[in-house]
Amino acid sequence: MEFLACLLMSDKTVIRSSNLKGLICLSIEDTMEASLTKQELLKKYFNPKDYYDISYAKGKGILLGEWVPFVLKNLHELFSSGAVKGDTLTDIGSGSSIYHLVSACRSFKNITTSDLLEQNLIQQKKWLNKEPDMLDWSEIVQIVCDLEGNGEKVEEKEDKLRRAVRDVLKCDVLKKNPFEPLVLPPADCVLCCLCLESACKDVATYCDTVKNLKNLLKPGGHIIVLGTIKNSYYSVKEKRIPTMPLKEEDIKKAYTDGGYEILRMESKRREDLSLISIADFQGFYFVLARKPGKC
Ligand SMILES: C[S@@+](CC[C@H](N)C(=O)[O-])C[C@H]1O[C@@H](n2cnc3c(N)ncnc32)[C@H](O)[C@@H]1O
Repeated sequence: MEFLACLLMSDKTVIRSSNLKGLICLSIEDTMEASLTKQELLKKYFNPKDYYDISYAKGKGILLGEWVPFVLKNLHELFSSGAVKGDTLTDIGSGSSIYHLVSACRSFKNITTSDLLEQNLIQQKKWLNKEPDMLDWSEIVQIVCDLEGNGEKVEEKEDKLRRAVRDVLKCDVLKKNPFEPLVLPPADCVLCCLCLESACKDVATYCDTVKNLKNLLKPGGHIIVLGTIKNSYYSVKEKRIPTMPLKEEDIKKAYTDGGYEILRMESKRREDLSLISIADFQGFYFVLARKPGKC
């Protein structure tokens, strides 16, 4: 007969068995880990430098092969077309990254970056202040300079972006007012890259969050969201951070039901599955949508 045995063998080890044939050993630490919320896990394990090393570091970041070109191409085409422009852009869940803002600083002179984690805000500020231990984004900035093709140098481009970023703020995208206690003036554009699947626990939360982000936009303002499809984890060093596996069919519904007009949607299947143990996404998506009303 099946029964659950849970024996405390020492102050360090718990042995659990769902039947007597197989025993699973869990340390007290493992058991405590399992009870951490997603935000507690992020706070504990999201080291900005480790995330950068595994994802974007020169010559080895796993996102350099397909994700980065997908993001840079879509954002370059969008911003250089002049279809999305204005004064203010709010970037949600920036992490310690700036690669996704390089094209945007042509169209927006007033950019706010934000994140849940203090350690990411600190790392963002290091890059903005050109501190010696800042992260090196020059290889990716060079790609944007090449796409724009106007001879601008990497250093000039980086300085232009530094001048455009006016604020680096703490935010929790899951809150009704993500910037509480601050109330930000509505922006012309909200950008969100690889954050919503990390923040939201399920599709319903994703839909509610997308809808709520309308409050950060002016009427007629644009939201641009780029993320991963069917991604259940990504790794920061040896730790797996859980994410919400979003299906392609959920995306359109989220923005339509959220009260936006979808202007463009793109998706792309992941081709290189060799590093699936680091992050198991199956593809990427890009959504451009507009909040109804006149600017
Ligand atoms: C996979 S990283 C992406 C970082 C960056 N946007 C990029 O494209 O490299 C996910 C980011 O979402 C942030 N995040 C997770 N939950 C959040 C929340 N509730 N509110 C705001 N940011 C959150 C994390 O701190 C982390 O920086």
